[in-house]
Amino acid sequence: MTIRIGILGYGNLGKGVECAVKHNPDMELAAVFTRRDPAGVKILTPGVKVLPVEAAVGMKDQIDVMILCGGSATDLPVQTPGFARHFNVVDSFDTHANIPQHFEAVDAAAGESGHVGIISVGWDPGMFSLNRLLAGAVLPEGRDYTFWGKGVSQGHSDAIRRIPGVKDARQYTVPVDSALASVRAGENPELTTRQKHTRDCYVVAEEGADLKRIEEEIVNMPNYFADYDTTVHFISEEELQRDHSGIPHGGFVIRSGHTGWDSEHSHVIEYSLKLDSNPEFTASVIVAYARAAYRMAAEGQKGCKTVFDVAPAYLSPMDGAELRKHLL
Ligand SMILES: NC(=O)C1=CN([C@@H]2O[C@H](COP(=O)(O)OP(=O)(O)OC[C@H]3O[C@@H](n4cnc5c(N)ncnc54)[C@H](OP(=O)(O)O)[C@@H]3O)[C@@H](O)[C@H]2O)C=CC1
Ligand SMILES: N[C@@H](C[C@H]1CC(C(=O)O)=NO1)C(=O)O
Repeated sequence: MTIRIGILGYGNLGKGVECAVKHNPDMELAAVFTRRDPAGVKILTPGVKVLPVEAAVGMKDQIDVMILCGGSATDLPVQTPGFARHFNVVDSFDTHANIPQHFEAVDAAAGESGHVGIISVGWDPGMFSLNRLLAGAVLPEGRDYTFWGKGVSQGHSDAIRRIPGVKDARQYTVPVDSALASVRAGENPELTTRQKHTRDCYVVAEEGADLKRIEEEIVNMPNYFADYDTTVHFISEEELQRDHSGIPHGGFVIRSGHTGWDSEHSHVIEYSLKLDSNPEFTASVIVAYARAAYRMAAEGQKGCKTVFDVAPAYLSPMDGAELRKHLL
């Protein structure tokens, strides 16, 4: 059975999903939907239509899973619950503080419509979340740390682009060397958010925009920048394209813990990612969870799920018998 995928929102992540579908033989791209004029949105998959977002519901019988590729700052809080009323959906919602309320909104919509909505899929939240859960369950007596970068956070870059007067932006997340060194030395330090990372923003402003206002909106932005030491550089469009065109990223989750009657034995669990393309990797994770959403819905499941609720077997294109050959 071929899983028919819809893409809603065609930015970095939407382009990544288009590419990821191509790498999954059990899937096909049914359509791409955009809020912009479709004539101005060029995709790479021959024979697939780009349609206005208003046309999506009319195609609900032709799409098994709609993948929502909008921005977490302002798009997904509206789009994911809205489209969960009509489709099985997957999103990458990553405004960490607001995930519980996003879950509730999607659960109400998907539960009522009988669809599956898997939210906050990607690498953080997503793969890193799973690894923090597993490490914490296995080593209850311990402490874990998450470090990102140096790399381009799509969520933070998107949040800056939503500020009036901003034409384009890239945000680099930079781990603080001394914090990294202390964790790696096994010192188990207590670190605040501000002590772990700094944020470096490169912004192309619209002609005549109030740069001071833009800088203040960035550095004071709750959930994204307010808890970090943040630097803002205003540059030209040419400089951005020349010096900041890539979207690499990565990071790691590390947990050190103890076992033994006197906690005499130490253990370290580490999971790391090195990503040439943050959007393409994130899209690859999302597409695997689209397979899970399709299968879970086919079993009659409904409502909102996170990566914690999805058994790993749902992600694989292999069936149970084939999968069991790969336990080792
Ligand atoms: N969980 C995780 O690990 C990760 C999560 N993410 C999340 O993915 C979200 C999307 O990131 P990303 O794809 O980089 O964001 P983009 O800014 O590239 O795209 C967001 C939306 O903006 C619109 N858009 C795109 N390009 C343009 C343009 N040139 N002019 C006007 N509108 C445009 C598109 O909607 P439309 O086509 O309708 O106009 C698109 O869906 C992030 O906000 C982040 O939260 C990202 C990486 C990892
Ligand atoms: N959600 C992030 C993925 C990781 C990277 C990150 C950060 O640099 O702050 N936090 O989580 C993204 O949008 O790229």
